[in-house]
Amino acid sequence: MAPSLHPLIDNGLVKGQADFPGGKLRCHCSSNPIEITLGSNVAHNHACGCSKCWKPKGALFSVVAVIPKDKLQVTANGDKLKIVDTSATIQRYACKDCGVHLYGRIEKEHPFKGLDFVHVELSDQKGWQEPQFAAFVSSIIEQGFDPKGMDEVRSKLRSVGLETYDALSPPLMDAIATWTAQKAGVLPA
Ligand SMILES: N[C@@H](CCC(=O)N[C@@H](CSCO)C(=O)NCC(=O)O)C(=O)O
Ligand SMILES: [Zn+2]
Ligand SMILES: [Zn+2]
Repeated sequence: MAPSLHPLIDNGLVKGQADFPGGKLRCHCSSNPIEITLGSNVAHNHACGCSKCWKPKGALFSVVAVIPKDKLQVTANGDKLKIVDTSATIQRYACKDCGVHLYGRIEKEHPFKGLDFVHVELSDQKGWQEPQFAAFVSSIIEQGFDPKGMDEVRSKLRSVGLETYDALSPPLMDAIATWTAQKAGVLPA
């Protein structure tokens, strides 16, 4: 049986609504779940194969998107949040009881500072932007996936309409490179 890429991908993508106003995300705790309220839809939603993004049990990929940090509020049980790895660029806040990551925030100087990283599958509402591409696909090998299975994984991703990359998508990589060039003074700010 083919491995599960992610529950939001395995059976084809469900398109989101352009005018979706946002909603609530909750961790997996059956009592006192942490609740996050998002004040808009998300952007740049993508499958991510990296080792740091939270994945549901049995999935090879995470599905992770961004939202401006001023659109995100912790609205219940925030005392259960703890930072997974304080040395990472993205400070991922996880539930210390169930392990789910509620949001990731960048505090250091970075082109994506001001954007928070979130997982829309933690919401029971429909209409969130669907995944747009697959990032860090080769990184699943670093977590023990057999490299011989990569053609099948990339074919499956493409069959549901997700282009596959081994970094972020070209527009996001271009945005990072532009920021870096401006910092270095080799492009006008
Ligand atoms: N091969 C590494 C890649 C990790 C990585 O660079 N991940 C990206 C994408 S996360 C969401 O798109 C990243 O920006 N990481 C910064 C951070 O995680 O703090 C691996 O698999 O670990
Ligand atoms: Zn929890
Ligand atoms: Zn990732």
